[in-house]
Formats: sequence, C-alpha cells, structure tokens
Amino acid sequence: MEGVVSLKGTILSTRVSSQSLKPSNWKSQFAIRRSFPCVSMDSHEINPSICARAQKLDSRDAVTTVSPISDSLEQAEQALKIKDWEAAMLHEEIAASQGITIRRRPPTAPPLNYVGPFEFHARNEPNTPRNILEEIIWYKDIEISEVHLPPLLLKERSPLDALKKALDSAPPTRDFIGALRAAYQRTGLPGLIAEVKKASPSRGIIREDFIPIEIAKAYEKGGAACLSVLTDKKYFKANSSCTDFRLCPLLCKEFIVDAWQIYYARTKGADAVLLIAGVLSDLEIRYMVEICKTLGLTALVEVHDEREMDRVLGLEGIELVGINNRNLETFKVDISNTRKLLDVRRLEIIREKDIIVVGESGLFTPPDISYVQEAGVKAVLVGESLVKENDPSQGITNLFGRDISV
Ligand SMILES: O=C(O)c1ccccc1NCC(=O)[C@H](O)[C@H](O)COP(=O)(O)O
Repeated sequence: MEGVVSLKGTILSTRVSSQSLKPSNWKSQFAIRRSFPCVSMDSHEINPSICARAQKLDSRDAVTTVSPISDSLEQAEQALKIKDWEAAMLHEEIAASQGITIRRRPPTAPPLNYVGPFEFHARNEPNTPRNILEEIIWYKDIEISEVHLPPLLLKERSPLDALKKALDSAPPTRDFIGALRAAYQRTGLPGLIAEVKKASPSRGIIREDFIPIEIAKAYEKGGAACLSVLTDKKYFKANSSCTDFRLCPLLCKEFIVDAWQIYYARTKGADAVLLIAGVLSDLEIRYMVEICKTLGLTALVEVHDEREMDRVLGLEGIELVGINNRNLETFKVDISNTRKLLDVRRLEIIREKDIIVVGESGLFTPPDISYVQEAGVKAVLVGESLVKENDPSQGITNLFGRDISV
C-alpha cells in the first residue's frame, strides 16, 4: 500500500512496513506511535482508515484544501505535541526523583499556548549537554531513531519485527554469569571481563594498531572468563560488532536507552548487555531486565554511587551489578568507590540475593585486584590496562600477578 499521511510538515509513508514509518524527527515518531493506537508498536502498521484518508491527502496542498480534515489533523497534531512534551516532562520528573541527573533528550520549551501541569518547566534549562555521558545519550537517541543520518538508520535497517524473526535462528546465548562464577571458583580470583576498546572519551585513542579479533583471542588465551565489546562508533571508535567474536561469553557495551537495542544486541551475538542506572529509571531497568530474561541475556546493571546502588539492590531480578569506579560525568577514577559502596548492609543484601558484583574501571595492578576483591567483588571489568599491552594475554598475567589461564 503506497501513500502518505501529511501532518503539517510531517510526511509518513504508509507503505505497510515498519521501515517506511518515517517521521521527520524523533519527537513526532515517538508521539505518533504512542498516541495513535492505529499504529501498532510491533508491526508499525497503519490502520486502513487512516491510510484511506492519507491517500486522499497525499500532498500538502490537499491538506490545505480539504479543510474539515485539515482542521482535525491540525488539532490532532497539536494534541500530539502536547502529549509528547508532557510525556517527556513526566519521564524527566520521575528520573529526577530517583536522583538521575542525565537528561534523556535536549529540553524543549512547552508547545505554543500550553496550559497544564508542566507549565513552568524547562524554561531556563540549558539545551546543550551538561557532560559527556549526557552528550552520548542524546546522540544515541538520534542514532537509533531513524533521524538525520541518511540513507538508512539503525532502526530502519533492522525494525523490531525483523530482529524478532532473526532471533528464531540465532544461536543460544552463553551463560555469562556462569562463566564468571566458574572462573572465580577455578582461580580464587575475580572472574575477568576483558574489554575490547580502541578509544574512550576520557583517554582518547588507547591503541592505534587495533585489531579487535586479535585482542579478543589474546584475552581468551590469557584466561578471560568473558569479553566486553564497546560497540559505540562515535565516542569509542568501535569498528566491530559482537558478531565478530564467537569466543567466551560476550557483553555488548552500549549505551542502552531503547529496548530495541537489546534485541539488536542479541541478534549481533551478545550474551549480556549493559544497563546504566545513572541513565535509566527503575521502571526502565525492570522492564529491560525482563526483556533480557526473555531473550536469554544477562543484564549487567551499572552503578556509580550509593543512591544508584540502593535503587538497584531494591529491584527484583537483578543478578549482576557493576560498580564503576569512573564517574562518567567527570571522568574521575577512584577504585575506593568499590569499597565505599560495598558496606556491611549492602554486602548482606548482595549475599541474600546471590548477586555477583563486578568492579569496573581503573584496575591496573595486582594490588588493585586484591583491593576490590577484599571489598567483595567476584568479577572485574578491565579495559585500558589490558588493551594497551603489546601482548594483552601477558597483560592479564601482569594484572593478576599470575597466569590465570591454567
Ligand atoms: O571511559 C570513558 O571515558 C567513558 C566515558 C563515558 C562513558 C563511559 C566511559 N567508559 C566506560 C567504562 O567505564 C570503561 O570502558 C570500563 O569500565 C573499563 O574501564 P578501564 O579499565 O579503566 O578502561
């Protein structure tokens, strides 16, 4: 079925496939999917009666000449704008009440003549990112939302329907937590998640001669229990997807803001995904953890401070918690953060819930490993200190003070 729906400047193709639902910006897409029940979230198909109307209105001239419909479309468009804006405000308000300072999207002023519960919000907020994490998150939203990056964007190339179909033939996931536990039992040292990353916002280029598969193989040879692969291209210069590796269990290290990314990661061979508590609300974490479970994925839920730790420990179904020693807003790294967050009370909850805690970032020497192990971690996630070694396999031996591959 061909045609267009014209909502003022917004042109929606009505060819019945998710690839073709192409609003001019992410806000209208979000609003249309949420506010028109006729556009199903799963198939993104458009109700035939809307299509019929759309075909009558397949040019902007038609919108202006058929006035009753154009009036109602304009009203609908205004209502959508308001709902969309209110939903964004509500999301920010819930996130802020949970101590989340990362704003999901640039703040926008209320729609014209807006009167409502959020009337006085977002008037004086800066609409440039306040820190690097916020910048990454804002860009991620654009990257996955079919906007601005022609010719075909991520969601457009791989709509949810197609991802779900691809999963029918995907190989089963490997047991990420099982691999960490086994390594801990075998060596008596924290299980290693060795990170494949070329660059980072805080360190710039970490390794020039970066051949991901070679590094991954060296990690496995050196005794890594699991791999972590940074897949962000813009900020971490990733040039591989998880699919390139079928070695030990794999964490897809992405900045997840949309459940679609979880499905995508699964089709790309991930066994685990990262959920950042400083970005996602409690409800989002619960929802995404559920999705992970249905897909056989492990969720590594990352925290940085006490408040995030307590939020996450209070949620059901959490099995793996990462304490990042790096403040992703300021880049400051302090491994005593792991000890600070693992006080007696929290360690008791962790033990009761049988959660594995991962110490992340800033680990360079055997004393660093001993320090976080004594604090209570049973796994560590290490990037820089291994990636920059000529022989990353030997780097693992140096980091642990002994060969952990045997
Ligand atoms: O590392 C960064 O600069 C950074 C900036 C913004 C968001 C995330 C960032 N890093 C992710 C990580 O925390 C690390 O890749 C990971 O924990 C390994 O850390 P390290 O061993 O210190 O390389």
